Parts: sequence; structure tokens; C-alpha cells
Amino acid sequence: MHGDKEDCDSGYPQIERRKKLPDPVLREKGVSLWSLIKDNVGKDLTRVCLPVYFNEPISSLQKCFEDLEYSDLLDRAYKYGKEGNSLERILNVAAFAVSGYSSSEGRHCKPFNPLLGETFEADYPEKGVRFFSEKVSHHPTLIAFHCEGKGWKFWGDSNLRSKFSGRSIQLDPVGVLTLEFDDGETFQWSKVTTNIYNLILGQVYCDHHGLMQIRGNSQYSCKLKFKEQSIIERNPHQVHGFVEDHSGKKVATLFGKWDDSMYYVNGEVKGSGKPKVCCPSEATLLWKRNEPAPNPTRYNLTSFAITLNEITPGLQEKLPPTDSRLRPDQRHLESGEFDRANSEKQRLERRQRMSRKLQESGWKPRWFRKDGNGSYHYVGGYWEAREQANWDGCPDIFGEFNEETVDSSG
Ligand SMILES: CC(C)CCC[C@@H](C)[C@H]1CC[C@H]2[C@@H]3CC=C4C[C@@H](O)CC[C@]4(C)[C@H]3CC[C@]12C
Repeated sequence: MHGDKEDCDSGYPQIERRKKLPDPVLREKGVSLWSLIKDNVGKDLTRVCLPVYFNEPISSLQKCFEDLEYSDLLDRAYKYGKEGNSLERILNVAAFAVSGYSSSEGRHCKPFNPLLGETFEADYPEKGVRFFSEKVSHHPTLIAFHCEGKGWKFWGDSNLRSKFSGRSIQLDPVGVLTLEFDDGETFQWSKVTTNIYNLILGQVYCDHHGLMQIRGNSQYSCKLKFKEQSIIERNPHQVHGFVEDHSGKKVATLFGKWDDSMYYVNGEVKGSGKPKVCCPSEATLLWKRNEPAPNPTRYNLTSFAITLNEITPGLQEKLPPTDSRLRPDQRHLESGEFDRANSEKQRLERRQRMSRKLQESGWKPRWFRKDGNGSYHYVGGYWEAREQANWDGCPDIFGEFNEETVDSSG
């Protein structure tokens, strides 16, 4: 039976993490977004320099870890597979792949674009996971991550192709995500298209659409369709799909909403959206979104996201100088010191323009290597270096810029 959540959660230690962001020191001033982006039509969204007012106080490296909020689904998938229940395994993997989108609902700020060589570590023993990411290329903007859980590993790199189309910005993720269970079963999928709307008027929001194909190396695969929103749609954010066996036979139907919950029923149920023939009472719940944070600031972060930029007691001494938590403009934004955040952001962006030169002169990421297909793999050693507090070869990316910095990090 599904639903014995406690089995997966128990055994992990409890860690005290903050429940809210710090209160802003000052009130921020409003700026019109359109006045800033109108001159950038056709350019790459990731490279448009906006005042810090449009940023949320986390970097894309940290945002990448937001996709692991519901990592307990992978713990459960591992357990089911080990018991020989491959169908339950892929159902939980599919629910996990959808769950990562839930935190994007209600968000309208841009994460910080990390500096070349910037890193982020997340040691969450209470979830049984350890996550690490690095900005591995600035042209194009590329992030690689590697995550280890109890019974599984999850890795990939994220590159976004962005297109500005007057009414919206379309983001097409490039690259595959790989999930490998300790028993050798693997699953691979790619993320779907994201559109950002209302850049000119109204509140900015995003929506996701497209086909997600989860390919496994054994019995089953899964196809999920994220329905594109339409003006007449009264039921947005729908996801609907099937688990198929080798012969293409549909053995289970999945349905739900990416911002809320996912269910399944055995066998094939036709029709899109929530199938009429089965109300959730006949269906089994796979995943339900956590309650929203009790103190949503204007950033609308989830309770999980709120913990990402926190420097928990004793952590500062362990971090390498490249960790996102040490980025000064982001820290000032978090504490609501907008003017200081802005001037620091400008200083770092000026510095960052040197990155092209750096990359061209043979700069290599510290913790990831590119394979023949252009995807990045963790070379290992981060947590070991952390154990020994040995950060030799980690550049001071947030400090004052000088030629020496370029040489020593090359
Ligand atoms: C121009 C600025 C001010 C508007 C900012 C809009 C916000 C809504 C944008 C900026 C960057 C965007 C994120 C960039 C990358 C991804 C990964 C993708 O696989 C899922 C969507 C997700 C997580 C996007 C969600 C929407 C997002 C947070």
C-alpha cells in the first residue's frame, strides 16, 4: 500500500532551520519592468542586467535544489523497487518529476545569475540528501548539479534557451536529468517548456507546457503531458499521462496539477485532465504540495526555499569562498538593504564581464567535467575537501577584482 510516509521520513535527524526570511531593513522602491526590458527584446533573458529589485534572494544554483523538496518520493521509489514493485517505483519517480514545478507558482522574481565558479552545497541530513551545484559556464549559462540520497543519485545540467516573443518569454530547458537507483535501475527525462507572462502589464507569472518522457532502463517508461494554458481554460496547470510497458501497453494513468497534487489509477483511462470516470476517491494520491509558507514575503518563497540561503550555526566556517550564501548582493537583498545590494550587484556584474576572457583562456570548473556528449559529471571530492577545510584552488569570486584573481583561478 502507498502512503506509509512515516517509514521514509523516520530515521533522519531533525535539524533546526529558519521559518522566515529576515525583516527588510528598508522599504524598496518600485520600478517598471517594461521600461527596463524594452531595450533588450531579442536578447538572452539570463543576460539582461536588471536592478536587484527584480531578484529573489536565492541564486539559480540554490533554485536547482528546490526541485528536491519532495525527495521523499525518491526514497519511496527506491523502497518499492527493492520490493519488486517497479510500477510503484516509476509512479513515484513521475510524481517527483512533476513536484519540482510546484514552487514556481506565485513566483515573479528572477533568481541571481551565479558568477562563474560559484557553488552551492546543501547538506540536509533530515531529508537524507546531500546536494551540490556549480556554475560551470557563463557563455552559455550552464549549471551542473549532483545529489545523493538514501538509495539513489540524481544529476544533470541545466541550460535554458530563451526566446522573447512580445507577449511572453519562452524558456526551453536543454539537457537531460538522470536518476540512478543503487540497484542499477535508471530513469532519464528532460524538463518541459516554461513561459513567463505579463512582462508589460500586470503581475508576472509563469506556466509550463509540453511533453515529458521518462525513460527507464528496465520495464516501464512514462509520458506526461503538461497542458498549455488557454484563455478559456478554467482548470489550469493540468498534467496527464501514462505509464507504459515495453509493448506500449498503458498500465497506469496519471493525472493532477503541477502546483497541487498528482494521482494515479491502474490501467488506461482516456480523456485529458482529471478523468471524469474516476474522482480522486477511486484514485491513489502520489504527491501533495506542502502548505505555503506562513510568512510569504513579496518573493513568495516556499518554506523549503526560505532555508536555502540560511547560514546555520557552524556552517560559515565550513563553506568554500565560492558558496552562494556568501554572495554579498544577495545577502543584502535578503536583509532588505536594497541600495547596498544594488551597488554590490553592479560591482559583481562588472567583474563578471571578465568571465568571457576567463573562459576563453581555458578556465575549467572545479568540481565537474564535461563528457564527450557535452554533459557535466561530478568529479567528486567536494565533501572530502570540506571535511579537511581545504579549499585550495577555490577562487575568491566575490571579492575585489584584480588581474591576480584571473590568473590564480585559471
Ligand atoms: C524578467 C523578470 C523580472 C521576470 C522573472 C520571472 C520569473 C517568474 C522567472 C525567472 C527565471 C525563471 C525560472 C528559470 C528556470 C526554470 C527551470 C525550468 O525547468 C522550470 C522553470 C524555472 C524554475 C523558471 C520559473 C520562472 C522564473 C523564476
